[in-house]
Amino acid sequence: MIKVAVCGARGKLGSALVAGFKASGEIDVVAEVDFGDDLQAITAAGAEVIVDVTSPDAVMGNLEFAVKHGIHAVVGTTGFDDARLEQIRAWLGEAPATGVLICPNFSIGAILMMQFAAKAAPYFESVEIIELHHPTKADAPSGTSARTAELIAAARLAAGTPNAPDATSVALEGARGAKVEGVPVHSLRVRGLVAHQEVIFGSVGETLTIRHDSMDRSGFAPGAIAGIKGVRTLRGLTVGLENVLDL
Ligand SMILES: NC(=O)C1=CN([C@@H]2O[C@H](COP(=O)(O)OP(=O)(O)OC[C@H]3O[C@@H](n4cnc5c(N)ncnc54)[C@H](OP(=O)(O)O)[C@@H]3O)[C@@H](O)[C@H]2O)C=CC1
Ligand SMILES: O=C(O)C1=N[C@H](C(=O)O)C[C@H](O)C1
Repeated sequence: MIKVAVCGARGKLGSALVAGFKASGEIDVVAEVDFGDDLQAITAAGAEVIVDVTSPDAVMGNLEFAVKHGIHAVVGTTGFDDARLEQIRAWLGEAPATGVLICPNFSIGAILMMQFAAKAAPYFESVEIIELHHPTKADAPSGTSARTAELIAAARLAAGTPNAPDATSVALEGARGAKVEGVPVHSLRVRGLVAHQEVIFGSVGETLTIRHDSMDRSGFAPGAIAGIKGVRTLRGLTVGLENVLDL
C-alpha cells in the first residue's frame, strides 16, 4: 500500500479520487486535506506521495510544502505556465531525490486522444481544438487543451508542416479562440458537461475529428493511481502522465 495524501480531497475531483484510491486496495489514503486544513497533517501521517487537485491559486503553496519535505507530488490541478514550471524546477533543485509529475489529464482516454492528435498533426493543413467543460471551472483554456496544442505544435514543427491557412482579417476579439503555440483553442463552459475535447484536423477534401469525453470523474482514478506508482521512480519535474504509462 502506498501512503498518499490528497489535497483538495473534498472537491469534485478530489472526492472521486479518494473513493477510487480506497476501492483500489493499492493506495492508503493517510491524509485528506482541503481548504483551511493544516498541511502538517500530511507529514504527521507519513505520506509518501501528495496528490494535488485544488486550484490554480492553491497548488504552488502545496507543491512548495511537498518538495521542502521531500514528498513526491502528482498534480492534477491545472493553470500552469512556464514561470510556474520554472519555479517548481528551482525548488526541486534543492531536493534531488524528489519527483513532481504534472498531469493535465488523468484519464487514459484523454492521454490517448492527445497522442493520436500528435500523430495526426503533420498530415493535415488545418487544426483547431474545442474544449468543453462544466461552468465551475476556473481556468481557460483547459490544461488538457493547452497540452494538446503543445504536442501538436511540436509534431508539426518537427515535420516542417506549414502554418494552418486562415484568411480572417476582421474579427471580434475571441472569435478565433485563444492561440496556444499557434493552435486555436475554443473554450466552452456549459452546465451539465463534465470534461470533453475535440481536435479537428482538415485538408482539402477531408477532415479528421478526434473526440474524448469524460462522463464521470471516477474515470480519472486509474490514471491518478498510475501516476502515484510512477512518480516514486521519477526525479525532478515531469509533465504528462504518458511518461509513466507503457503506451
Ligand atoms: N488532471 C485531471 O485529470 C483533472 C484536473 N482537474 C483540475 O483539478 C482542479 C480541481 O478541480 P475540481 O475538483 O473540479 O475543483 P473543486 O473546486 O471542486 O475542488 C477543489 C478543492 O480544493 C479545495 N482547496 C482550495 N484551496 C485549497 C488549499 N489551499 N488546500 C487544500 N484544498 C484546497 C477547494 O476548497 P473550497 O471549495 O473550499 O475552495 C475544493 O474542495 C482544477 O484545477 C481542475 O482543472 C479536474 C479534473 C480532472
Ligand atoms: O476542471 C476540470 O474539470 C478538468 N480539468 C482538466 C483540464 O483543465 O484539462 C482535466 C479535465 O479536462 C477536467
